[in-house]
Amino acid sequence: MITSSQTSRVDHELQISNSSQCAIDLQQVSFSYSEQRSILANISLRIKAGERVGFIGHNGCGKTTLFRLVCGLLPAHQGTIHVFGKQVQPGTFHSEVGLLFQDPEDQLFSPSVWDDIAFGPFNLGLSEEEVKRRVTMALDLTGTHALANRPPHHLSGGEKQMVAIAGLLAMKPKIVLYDEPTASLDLRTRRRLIHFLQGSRETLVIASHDLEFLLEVCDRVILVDDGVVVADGEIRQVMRNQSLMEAHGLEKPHSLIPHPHPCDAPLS
Ligand SMILES: Nc1ncnc2c1ncn2[C@@H]1O[C@H](COP(=O)(O)OP(=O)(O)OP(=O)(O)O)[C@@H](O)[C@H]1O
Repeated sequence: MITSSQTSRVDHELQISNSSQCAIDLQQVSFSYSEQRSILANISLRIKAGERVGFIGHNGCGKTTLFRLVCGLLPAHQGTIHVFGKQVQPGTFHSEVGLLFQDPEDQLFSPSVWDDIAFGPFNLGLSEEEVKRRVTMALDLTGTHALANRPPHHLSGGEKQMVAIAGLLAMKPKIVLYDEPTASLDLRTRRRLIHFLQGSRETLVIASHDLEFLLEVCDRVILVDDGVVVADGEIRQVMRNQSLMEAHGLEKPHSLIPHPHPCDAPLS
């Protein structure tokens, strides 16, 4: 039986294969925080508009660093980065790209959730009416209406995460970089985020150690180790490769391990 989520996945894959627009283009990008240790070395990759890409690798392999480079928060020491054909200038705000920080605390600072979500659109110089429309849309999409008047610092970790996502969506970025989006979510909120991302039309890059989550949302995965891309391909094909996953400090996801049907067990 074909489910509606499988149908929308096929539609989405067709849409991507027909798209020729490049959303993110990294050519020979290198970066290090100090002379002693290189974090990213000669990374080249292209992500098409509308793709949903998982970004995986062990702790400290450079996922967040790469996100900061794409947003222009850090300067590449070598190489070029383009988003939708425009070269990323470090220190300049690029409204096409939104980054969900690993720690939502880094993103929330206003007296109320409403003000926090409105902060970005106001700074884009939008009219009061448009800001109101965007905040309402972001609250709807993330299911956070009930939190609108609460101070962000009184929220639980998962609530903060959803409000931080709402703040990002209110900016309507064409590319969204999610850094560990499920880290503090309970199962119901994680499921809501999966449904939301499955229906999303933006270009998504998601760094996560939650491989089952990535399997549900992404079509492609990029595996990084020692500052280089060691695998880039269809997500199931890459993650099914147990020796590859283990060689880079990861495990094959449980859902990709074939489980014998109980009826196949030999009769004793
Ligand atoms: N500001 C900084 N100064 C010096 N070193 C840093 C800085 N930020 C990160 N690093 C180091 O760079 C390396 C890459 O860090 P990064 O946060 O990009 O990894 P990550 O893949 O996102 O890790 P995780 O999966 O744990 O979130 C790590 O060894 C980290 O300690």
